[in-house]
Amino acid sequence: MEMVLKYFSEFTETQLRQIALLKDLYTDWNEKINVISRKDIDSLYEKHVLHSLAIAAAFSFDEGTKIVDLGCGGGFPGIPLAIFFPGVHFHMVDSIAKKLKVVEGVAEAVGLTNVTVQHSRVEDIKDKKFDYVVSRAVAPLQDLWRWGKPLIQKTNNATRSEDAPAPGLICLKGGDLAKEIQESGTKPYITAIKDIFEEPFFEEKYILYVPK
Ligand SMILES: C[S@@+](CC[C@H](N)C(=O)[O-])C[C@H]1O[C@@H](n2cnc3c(N)ncnc32)[C@H](O)[C@@H]1O
Repeated sequence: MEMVLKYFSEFTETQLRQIALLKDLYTDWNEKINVISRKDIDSLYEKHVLHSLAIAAAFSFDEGTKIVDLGCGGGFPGIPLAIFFPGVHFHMVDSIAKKLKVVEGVAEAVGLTNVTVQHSRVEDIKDKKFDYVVSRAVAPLQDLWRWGKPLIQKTNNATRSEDAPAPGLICLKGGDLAKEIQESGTKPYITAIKDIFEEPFFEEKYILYVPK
């Protein structure tokens, strides 16, 4: 928890309470439904919460924005981002129903009203559009872009604040990405998370942003 507060200092009382609750909630849920590697639960705030919030450190979203988290698993990056951006809606999608029980359980317990869930393969969603797609550890960039691009709606640039990025895909990835980027046929903007957070865990971690 301190690690999160080291980088983000403007949380409200509600947000602080919500973040503090995550440890016990994920510890309990993870015993019933495995959504986080057991050895990682002690580093929940670094490897999952802070990692997810790298997106909040790099991007700002307007109130009322709609975001879909593709392959959200137990809720990353969407749950920490939904706490950070209470005025933004997060639609959490996963093909494994039981993982969404964890997302719903955590969202309800911390009192998030800006989170919905959908049990589906992302490529089967045909009836919804979003401003942004976020994703972590789900599929190669080529697949994320193929699935995500049709879900991103065109928005009026004039109504978007200057700080908000153009609609697009924002994903968290690690390691050597050269081949994956080349195969994707996209030209993502890349942010090295080690330039945001100093912990060694973020050494080879990146945020990739592909505007539509
Ligand atoms: C390694 S887990 C990552 C979960 C979460 N994003 C995280 O970082 O903790 C990958 C997740 O993507 C989901 N997934 C993979 N392909 C999918 C698809 N085509 N549609 C929906 N979910 C998918 C899996 O069910 C799994 O929960």
